[in-house]
Amino acid sequence: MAMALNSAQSLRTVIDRSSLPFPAVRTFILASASPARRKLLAQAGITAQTIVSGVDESVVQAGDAGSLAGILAGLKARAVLAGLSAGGDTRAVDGVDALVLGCDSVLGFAGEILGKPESPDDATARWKAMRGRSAVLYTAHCLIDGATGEAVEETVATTIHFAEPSDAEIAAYVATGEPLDVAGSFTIDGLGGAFVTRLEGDHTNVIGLSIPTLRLMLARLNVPLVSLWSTP
Ligand SMILES: Nc1nc2c(ncn2[C@H]2C[C@H](O)[C@@H](COP(=O)(O)OP(=O)(O)OP(=O)(O)O)O2)c(=O)[nH]1
Repeated sequence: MAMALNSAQSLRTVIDRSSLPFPAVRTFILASASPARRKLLAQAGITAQTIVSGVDESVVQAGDAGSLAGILAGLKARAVLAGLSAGGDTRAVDGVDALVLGCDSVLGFAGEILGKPESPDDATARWKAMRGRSAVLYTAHCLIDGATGEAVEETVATTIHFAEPSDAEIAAYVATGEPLDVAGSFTIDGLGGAFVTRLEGDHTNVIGLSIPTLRLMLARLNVPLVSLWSTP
């Protein structure tokens, strides 16, 4: 018999989870201070606990943007897991070993590796160089199963095509402060979206965490993404 869904209920809340062939919901830890990543996980149905890794990104070097992001994502995830282990127990509050995800995003543009801008002047100079051109945003992901120590790593690239904002538009955008806190000095889901004409690839990857890729990484750890959907 089909159950009538009232407007407040989503399909998920009426499914009896015990009837699903999924393992118990695992605790999911996001090893990132990024509010954008946390929001992406929430929108994907995953209620993550946040533990900021504290990794000093400035001391890490690499030959290209994708490699740098990969090294940093791994350092962040492993630093958080080590912290949990150091506490004597990788179990999170519900007594189940946690899944830990570290991410890092950098922009590859004209042969340069660009993270967050150093200053408003840096953000301005970057925009004047990027406008009318394209760049590649790399987000690396390192997902570790705290129960087994098994790690899965993936780096995803999305090409961004920029519009041609005027000097006045760039000045107004930098003055908002938004470009100062994000890799590449732009967002696609905030004010910066006005200056991005086209993307080639996964848009969540640009924001900071590729949700379709996370689903495939979880599957490699035998954790169906849908098993993490939190019921309200
Ligand atoms: N909302 C939004 N945020 C973006 C976008 N592009 C990049 N970001 C943010 C996501 C990350 O918070 C930040 C990239 O810097 P990182 O990968 O180093 O992460 P963050 O320093 O924020 O935190 P973490 O190092 O992981 O603790 O830029 C975008 O299009 N939209």
